[in-house]
Amino acid sequence: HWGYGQENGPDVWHKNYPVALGSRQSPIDIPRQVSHDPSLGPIVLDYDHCTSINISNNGHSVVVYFDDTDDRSVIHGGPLENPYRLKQFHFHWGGKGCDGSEHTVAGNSYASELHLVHWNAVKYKSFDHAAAAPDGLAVVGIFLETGDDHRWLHTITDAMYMVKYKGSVTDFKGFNPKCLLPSSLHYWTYLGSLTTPPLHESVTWILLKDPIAVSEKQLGKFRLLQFTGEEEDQRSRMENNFRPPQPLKGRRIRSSN
Ligand SMILES: NS(=O)(=O)c1ccc(O)c(NC(=O)NCCCCO)c1
Ligand SMILES: [Zn+2]
Repeated sequence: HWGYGQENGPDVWHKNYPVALGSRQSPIDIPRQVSHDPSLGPIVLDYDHCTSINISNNGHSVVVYFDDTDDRSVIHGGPLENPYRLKQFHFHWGGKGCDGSEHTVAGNSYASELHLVHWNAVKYKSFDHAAAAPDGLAVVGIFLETGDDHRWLHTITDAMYMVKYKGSVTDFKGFNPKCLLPSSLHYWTYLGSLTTPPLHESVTWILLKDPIAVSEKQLGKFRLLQFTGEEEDQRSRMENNFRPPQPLKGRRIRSSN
């Protein structure tokens, strides 16, 4: 099965997922100079009535799922032609003292990257259908840099003790990811893919320019998670679960104001 190790990591994913060598793969490096598109409006995150359900360890990351049976929490505006429903959010991070973001900015990595995953329920009847369509998903990427404690992240890191092993899940109600947003919603946007297998080229990426600060202590709690299940004998700390930047292949990256 795919993973982030020497034998099953990003460099060999193309063997089972040939789209890994495709023309709109993610993540990418964001160059210093990006074309500014004045026609790009602000991104709007309507999360006031969002309903978080649970938090789980899927063997690749820690994921918080939301009730997406109606339009109670959606993102719209910016490059999007429809509203997209919030389905889940998850993180990618590095090892102790090492950066672990997926996208990079002028060659620089951040400590971690948060992905807020949304799907186009106007055009597609399920997340899985949307995930296979070129305009099916919209993922908001937020960079995490080490600094002060993040005031609200402890609710997530405290719950991680309950989902240490792959396949574990526990209730996680009443969490609104709006508390994880940086002060500015200025963004870069481009057409890309899922950054893990199946690597579907179905994502409109919206990367917020400003990072949020989290403490090294809080990040350390992410690394208490395990890639492996409780019953597996070889223990493996969940860290460095990021794909490196992929070729741009002529794609245009646009910047909001
Ligand atoms: N990193 S991402 O581009 O935001 C991203 C957003 C939504 C996704 O669904 C995936 N990938 C995924 O679900 N892969 C199935 C195996 C995991 C559970 O075993 C990646
Ligand atoms: Zn992700």
